[in-house]
Amino acid sequence: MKRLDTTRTDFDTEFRKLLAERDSDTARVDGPVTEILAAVRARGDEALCEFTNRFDRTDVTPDRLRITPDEIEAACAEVAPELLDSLEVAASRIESFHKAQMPEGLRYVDQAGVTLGMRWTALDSVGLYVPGGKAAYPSSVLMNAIPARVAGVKRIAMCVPTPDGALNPLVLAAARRSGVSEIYRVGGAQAVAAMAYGTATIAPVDRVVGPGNAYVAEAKRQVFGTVGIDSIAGPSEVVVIADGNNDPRAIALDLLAQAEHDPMAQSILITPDTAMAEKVERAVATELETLPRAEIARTSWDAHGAIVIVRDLDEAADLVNTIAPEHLELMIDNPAPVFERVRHAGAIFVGRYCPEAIGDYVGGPNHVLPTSRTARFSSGLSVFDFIKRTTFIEAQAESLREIGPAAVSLAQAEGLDAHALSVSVRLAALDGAHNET
Ligand SMILES: NC(=O)c1ccc[n+]([C@@H]2O[C@H](COP(=O)([O-])OP(=O)(O)OC[C@H]3O[C@@H](n4cnc5c(N)ncnc54)[C@H](O)[C@@H]3O)[C@@H](O)[C@H]2O)c1
Ligand SMILES: N[C@H](CO)Cc1c[nH]c[nH+]1
Ligand SMILES: [Zn+2]
Repeated sequence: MKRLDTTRTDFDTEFRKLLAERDSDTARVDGPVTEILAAVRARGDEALCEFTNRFDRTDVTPDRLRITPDEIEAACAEVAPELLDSLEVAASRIESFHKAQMPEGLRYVDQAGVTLGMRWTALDSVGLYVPGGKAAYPSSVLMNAIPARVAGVKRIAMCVPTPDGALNPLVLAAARRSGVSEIYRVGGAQAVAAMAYGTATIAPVDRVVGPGNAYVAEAKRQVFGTVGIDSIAGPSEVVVIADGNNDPRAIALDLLAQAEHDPMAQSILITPDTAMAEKVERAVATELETLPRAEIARTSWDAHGAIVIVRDLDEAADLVNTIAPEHLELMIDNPAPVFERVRHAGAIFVGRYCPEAIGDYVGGPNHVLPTSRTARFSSGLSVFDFIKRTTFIEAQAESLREIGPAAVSLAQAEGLDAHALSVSVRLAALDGAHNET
């Protein structure tokens, strides 16, 4: 963990180093990912099974890639009813929020009498990546699948790794709750390749979405163009802005909640209060004594964690805009001014009673969010990842007469004669018809 202080002369260098070191760690996997993608593209199911068996310690053959309806039913029957109730709380809140996002189309007639519009249509097919290497993520099934369903996508395929061959019952229950039944027991870059390029067993999709580790994130980056993707939702991150009025243990746990996801996760505390910084640092050390996933969390905290002392909260907000973190927590007395000043963050959690974990499960907004500073230009998963726009123009004779001549001039200026003529022949026909009457 790095201790930084904005009043020190070496702050800028150290701060840049903090971000760059982590970026280079996550980028290191590009070579292996390229090889995996090429192998699956060339050899289909055979390569898909080879990588799956190597990385997930399984014994999968092409005929067993797809999880059967019986396996889904049997797994769902194992889930405790109270857990199904919690799943339902999460699912219905996620569903309501995403239904509220669905946009209206656009249609109006302008002053030239031209009808202009834009309509939304759902994608035909999407591939959902649900992570599952170091932990199972039933919540990510809901976050991926519910927006796709709400948007009206017809075919939803899902890939999830099954380390050591173990199916996670709650993952399958979440899939059933979301209406997803085409599920494959594969993960990592090879799963992304299969969904993007297709294999004999897995038909290709139009867009691959969902979070995952550095291999999954890099694979999505590399298949972009062959298919659409959502954002680069890689190893988790949080920035917590905290003042002196917090329970240091609560803040420490917020930092460790992201650190426990992945050794490549990043947790940063920004505070103007030196005493709070010291208390949180001690609390992190104490919690790491007992957390079951301490090994992962400690690696993440030691390698990528930081505590930054700032002069004031304006400076904290400006640092957040440089980091553009996946998650931002505002654990401060008066969050409104910082909330307004922050422009780059995947999701913001406002107030001491709104820890990030609420957003992971039951808040309603999506927890599949951009990482590695891509929140500067991209957003979390939403219904907009499953629909697309088509614009339309409808013009009758009088409208063509009004706006057509300008098109003819511009086409001639571009040296595109067929363009110009396609308009002018119609204008001439209209003139002819007009002269005849
Ligand atoms: N940004 C978000 O919105 C968001 C949301 C949820 C989870 N996450 C992140 O998802 C990730 C889940 O990671 P995970 O590892 O538990 O599951 P995962 O499913 O993302 O990755 C597991 C797969 O990684 C591949 N893999 C592992 N080691 C490999 C190697 N050496 N070479 C090639 N491939 C290898 C394997 O194929 C394995 O099946 C975490 O980083 C977590 O922070 C992000
Ligand atoms: N914090 C993760 C997003 O980075 C999402 C998640 C799922 N389960 C728990 N957490
Ligand atoms: Zn989380």
